[in-house]
Amino acid sequence: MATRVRPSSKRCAVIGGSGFLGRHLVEKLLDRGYSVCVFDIRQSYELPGVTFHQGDLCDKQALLSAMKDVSLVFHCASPAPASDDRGLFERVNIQGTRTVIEACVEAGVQKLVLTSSASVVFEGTDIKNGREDLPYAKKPIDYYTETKIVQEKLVLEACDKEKGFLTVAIRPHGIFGPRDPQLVPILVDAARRGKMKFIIGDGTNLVDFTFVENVVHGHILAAERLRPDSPICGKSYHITNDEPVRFWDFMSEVLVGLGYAAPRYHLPYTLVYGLALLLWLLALILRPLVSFKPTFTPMRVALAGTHHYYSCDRAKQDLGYKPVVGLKDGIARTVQSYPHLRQGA
Ligand SMILES: NC(=O)C1=CN([C@@H]2O[C@H](COP(=O)(O)OP(=O)(O)OC[C@H]3O[C@@H](n4cnc5c(N)ncnc54)[C@H](OP(=O)(O)O)[C@@H]3O)[C@@H](O)[C@H]2O)C=CC1
Ligand SMILES: CC(C)CCC[C@@H](C)[C@H]1CC[C@H]2C3=C(CC[C@]12C)[C@@]1(C)CCC(=O)C[C@@H]1CC3
Repeated sequence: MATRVRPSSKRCAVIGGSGFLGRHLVEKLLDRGYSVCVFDIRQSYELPGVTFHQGDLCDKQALLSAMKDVSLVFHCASPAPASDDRGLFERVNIQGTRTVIEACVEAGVQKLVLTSSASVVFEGTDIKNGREDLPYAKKPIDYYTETKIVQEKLVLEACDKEKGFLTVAIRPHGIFGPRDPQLVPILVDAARRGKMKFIIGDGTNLVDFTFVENVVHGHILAAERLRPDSPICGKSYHITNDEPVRFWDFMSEVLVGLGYAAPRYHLPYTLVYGLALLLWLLALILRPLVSFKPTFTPMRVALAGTHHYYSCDRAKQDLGYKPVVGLKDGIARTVQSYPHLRQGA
């Protein structure tokens, strides 16, 4: 009788592996002796030991060919939050994730690790030391968050020990590090346009920022501990630097490190939030005629003016998680990696 060959536990696929987090994850997986298949809508680099499959994750046949002989899949693809495109978020994060799950099951993949987000519980008001049992946001602050919630539910509900298909979700917050296309570039762009003179609110709000290598570490721990008898099956885990910092101190340290002035003048939170909401509505109404993207979106203002930091206790207990790079070191390495974004460059 022909027996089905079990895929090697060291062969994995990274959906979204050309992106910021995905590429760091791929590099660490290679270091740890995995062979990696990247599935992404674009190919952004080449590395020995990595095979690339270019395609859309909504295309099941394309996914299936990337999942041949793969036992472990990381799903860290998403449209950028800044795109603010509801249709795109629904197609990729919801329909696409359904397709990813179907393809995994059909291909005989045993483990699926999703990159979710701590923002699935964020409604624009303070969260202090939030644990994973906080309810999902009832009024998500944007389409990105709305679809990340559905995505996480889909993946966790798909966990089925009987079928041998195990899932887990990692919820990072405010990822930063070399090659990040969002946080530092958006911040520097705002500074260059003279928009980073102001602190929104009193500037004392604490937030989690997470160095990318810590996020990668959390993903790999989760993948390697995901077994039918482990307590992590079908659960979500906050992964942060476990060092909440004042939002505006973090921004100032990055700005000053790159040669820009730190923000100094205070503006009331409600005023800026109201203006951001108005601008967002205006951009929506005028979209058929003119296209403009405000720097201060309601989401960014809420993130900049409220407390939102999360407990990693569950990850420490179940995954043995401990950040591998401290915040200060992470900021220094990040600043150093952006010579082209320095003042005057
Ligand atoms: N950055 C952060 O602070 C946080 C991020 N996350 C989550 O982490 C994950 C990774 O984020 P990050 O690395 O920052 O994002 P990136 O945009 O750098 O990476 C995502 C990758 O997915 C690709 N992609 C998008 N749509 C598709 C598609 N339909 N099919 C295949 N590939 C696609 C992107 O291509 P393209 O660039 O062409 O769109 C990109 O290469 C995401 O799930 C995000 O929600 C969670 C918390 C915080
Ligand atoms: C213009 C300034 C007020 C802010 C500049 C920095 C921001 C671009 C970033 C500060 C916090 C970041 C953040 C995310 C994106 C970039 C920031 C808004 C996420 C929305 C990315 C996706 C997530 O899942 C949650 C993140 C929270 C923090």
